Amino acid sequence: MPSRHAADSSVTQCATAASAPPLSPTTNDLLASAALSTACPPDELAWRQRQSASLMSTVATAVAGHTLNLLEHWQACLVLTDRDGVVLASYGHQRLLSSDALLLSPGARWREESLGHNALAETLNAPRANRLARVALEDHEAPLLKGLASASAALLSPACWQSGRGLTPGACEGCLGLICDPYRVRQYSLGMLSVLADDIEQRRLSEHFGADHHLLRLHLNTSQLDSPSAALLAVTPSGVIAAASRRGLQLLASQLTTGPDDNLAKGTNIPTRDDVHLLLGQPLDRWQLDWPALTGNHQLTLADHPQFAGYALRCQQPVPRITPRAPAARATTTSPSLFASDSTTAPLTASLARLHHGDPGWAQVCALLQRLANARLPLLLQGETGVGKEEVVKALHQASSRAHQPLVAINCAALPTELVEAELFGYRRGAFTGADPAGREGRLLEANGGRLFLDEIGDMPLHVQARLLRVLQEREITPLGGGQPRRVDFELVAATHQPLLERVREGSFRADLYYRLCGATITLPPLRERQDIDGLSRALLTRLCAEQQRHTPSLSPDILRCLRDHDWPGNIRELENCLRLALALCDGDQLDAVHLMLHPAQNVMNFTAGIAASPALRTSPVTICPSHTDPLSSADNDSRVTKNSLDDHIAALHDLSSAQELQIALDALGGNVSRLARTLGISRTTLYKRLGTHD
Ligand SMILES: Nc1ncnc2c1ncn2[C@@H]1O[C@H](COP(=O)(O)OP(=O)(O)OP(=O)(O)O)[C@@H](O)[C@H]1O
Repeated sequence: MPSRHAADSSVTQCATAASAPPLSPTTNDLLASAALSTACPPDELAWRQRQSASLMSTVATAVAGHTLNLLEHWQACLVLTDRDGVVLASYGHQRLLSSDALLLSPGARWREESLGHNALAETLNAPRANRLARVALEDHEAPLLKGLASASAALLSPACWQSGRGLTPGACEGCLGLICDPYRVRQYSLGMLSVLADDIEQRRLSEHFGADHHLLRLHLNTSQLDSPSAALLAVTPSGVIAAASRRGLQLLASQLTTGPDDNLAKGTNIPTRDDVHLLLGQPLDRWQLDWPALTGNHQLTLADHPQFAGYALRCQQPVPRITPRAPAARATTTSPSLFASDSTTAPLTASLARLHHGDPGWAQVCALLQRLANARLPLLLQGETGVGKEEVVKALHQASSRAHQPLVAINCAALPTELVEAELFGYRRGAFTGADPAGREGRLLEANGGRLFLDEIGDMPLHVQARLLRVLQEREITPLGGGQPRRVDFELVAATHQPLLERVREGSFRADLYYRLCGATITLPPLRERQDIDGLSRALLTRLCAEQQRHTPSLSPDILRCLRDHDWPGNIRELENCLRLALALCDGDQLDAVHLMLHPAQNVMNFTAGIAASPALRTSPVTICPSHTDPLSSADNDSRVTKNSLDDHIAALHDLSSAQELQIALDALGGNVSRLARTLGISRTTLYKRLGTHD
């Protein structure tokens, strides 16, 4: 039977070496092969990660920053499992992650039947009784865990009460496990996990209730009101306690004059279901807290209160959640928790305001970017090609305090593989044959003091990922060929159109780098899901006409309807090209539907599939010509632009070998480099080279 930790009755110190039966080699072998054979198959893992997506997002936000630094310093690794003990995500020290990848990677199972005795299994068996657990190195049964200690903390969802629905007791949502060298970490591991679990549980409560409840924080120390050790209560507008964090429940229980038993009143345990009935769904005046007086105050000290004397109290009004627009078939995945803020009211700086044309989803993105502009948090932008990731980075940079420092953009897909390290990290003279004799500073160093934008990060080769990770961890760059490391300080934004988490699962993108990059992840909505196509088109048109120094024509209702109806596989880039072409075809004061040459995505696919299928066409000359049908003279054109197929506008295929013609083909595909590369059967890098763009 586990013995109780002295400082906290909910802490479990597991059996010692003396009491643990020695394992025979056969048992060890069995456990090792069990760990191998029971790892979750990819489909099941993807399903589990979807089920726990919101928990994963909260944990990733809580872990980013200080905890990651601590893990690196301790050379420890943190895993998040679901309630069945399957690892959903891991964070932390690279050495552990690579050498013990089997156990620490998403999909590994930590229940006792898979991995033998360990702290996570201990907690998951009885999450309330063993909220915190620790297992010493000698007590691990799995050979893969020999030499390492494990510690764990249960993540409990808040118990809550809802009018008409009664009480939902808090359930175990998952478990945090710390795997470490016991001589480095020792007693700190449980303290760190306990604080982190409190922090995550508080965040979960705020996410669930902050939109329509008042959030009340209580602490004896005013400066700790925002810390994980504060008691947090969610209160309905009429003053009834709807939910409480673990510490909140303990505080309520300890100050209740009648009710829960002595054990609970001491505030040492997690209240049982029966106890929680006495605490939640109760009006605050049961604790002699005058609700109307509290709501009018932002923060106060309860100096003479009979039960909470000396407590500081802060009351936060409900903050309506900015819910991303109803997801269409291809929904965006921006974490709702990131939007659960008062970002709606923050005024936008000019650079961000310029990107906003009236779409509610985009308004949320801008508001969030405004908040994060100076948050010193690595940002990961996800979104289809052409949705405006690069534009967003430029606007973010201008909105930040580093606006006058360099913004260095690197397209990871366009770097030649053999030169990528030299390009990024620089080299000393004579580092390799053909190098500049004077040596060269890398692009990363150019970003010093400013912001580094790594576009198409999903295309970064694995060996470069390892090197980049080291730079991000140590904030030092050592050029190829050796030499003095140089310190660097830059803000980091990465972007990709690829589902990066899937790449992590496949093993082609490093999990540790992924978590370094995604301090916050923002998914930009595709154009077809935006409601501001009219405003965006007008803004693009104004810009194009200014560039061409010509009068800006108006947009007829017909053309606007067509623009709204189109699917926009190439997103804003495609819209821009389409308007550019319409302008070229229009001499009057109004752009009309007849000036459009839109192509349904299906036809573009057909065209490109045709090229791919025909080896002759890959090598024979290709020219993309204007349509046979002059849109200006077509009397029966009914303005339904989707009738036009790309084939109508491509008279002959000649040669895709010249950069100019490749560019035309690329424009016809809405700038979708991946699709054109796939079509031609060449890599993106080769395509970029042939296009003549190396950055
Ligand atoms: N909000 C906006 N307002 C006006 N133009 C925009 C906006 N966002 C993007 N654009 C234009 O759309 C085009 C594509 O934008 P951008 O290059 O930022 O997309 P991207 O998502 O980075 O594409 P890729 O993934 O292919 O690199 C650019 O020409 C840009 O000027």
